[in-house]
Amino acid sequence: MIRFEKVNKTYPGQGHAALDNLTVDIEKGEFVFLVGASGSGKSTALRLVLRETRPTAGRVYVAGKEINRLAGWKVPRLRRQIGTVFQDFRLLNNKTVSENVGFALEVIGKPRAQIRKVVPETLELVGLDGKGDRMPDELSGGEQQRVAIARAFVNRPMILIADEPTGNLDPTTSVGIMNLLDRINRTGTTVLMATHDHGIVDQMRKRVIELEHGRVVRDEAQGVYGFQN
Ligand SMILES: Nc1ncnc2c1ncn2[C@@H]1O[C@H](COP(=O)(O)OP(=O)(O)OP(=O)(O)O)[C@@H](O)[C@H]1O
Repeated sequence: MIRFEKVNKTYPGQGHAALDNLTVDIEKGEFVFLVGASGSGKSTALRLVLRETRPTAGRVYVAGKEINRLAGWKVPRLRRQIGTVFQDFRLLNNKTVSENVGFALEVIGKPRAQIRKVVPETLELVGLDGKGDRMPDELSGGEQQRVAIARAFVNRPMILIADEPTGNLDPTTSVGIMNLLDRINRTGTTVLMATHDHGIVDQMRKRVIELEHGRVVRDEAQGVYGFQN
């Protein structure tokens, strides 16, 4: 589903590579944690999958396509197939919960009737039944992250990318969010999550890929966080 093949990424003006000869294969339906100290290249790897940045050398494949070679006009279609969740939620604060989730469908031209059906279904799935008319600032951090996950998943993407999704949440709330990501993963969505959260990684026992200076130093099937930072 996602393949990095001998990827090097060196940002302009940087003396060292952010990613250095990275080769990783992620199968459809896997749940993968990307760990490593600050600056080890996790976000760069995620941004390459979204084609928000491009490799200096090597290839990145998503669903069999080498995305560096995709025509520019096909990039939005690629991104529609990849849901994204971030530490800081990134909700539209002047829109209701339902509007935030529905907006993702509106911009890709889904019919209104379908949006009216799918949005409440997705809110129920993420545990926000009945909260569609609230504004984001009327919700707790954990609930706001659920809205962001609903928005990322409403289109049933093949991949979900999460960059520190529990970074702003307390441990108990984080467990709830992880249970939700696990549930989404069980529907067949491939999940790739960068994190500094020891507790979560140790508890989930999923595949763990550790980066150090842009290189893979560990790739374990049911790994733990495993290093101090
Ligand atoms: N836009 C950019 N321009 C120049 N250098 C960058 C840019 N983005 C990242 N870098 C550099 O690339 C390296 C990897 O950064 P990256 O953000 O991928 O690490 P990370 O593991 O996600 O870190 P963190 O855990 O702090 O988010 C770092 O040395 C960083 O300074």
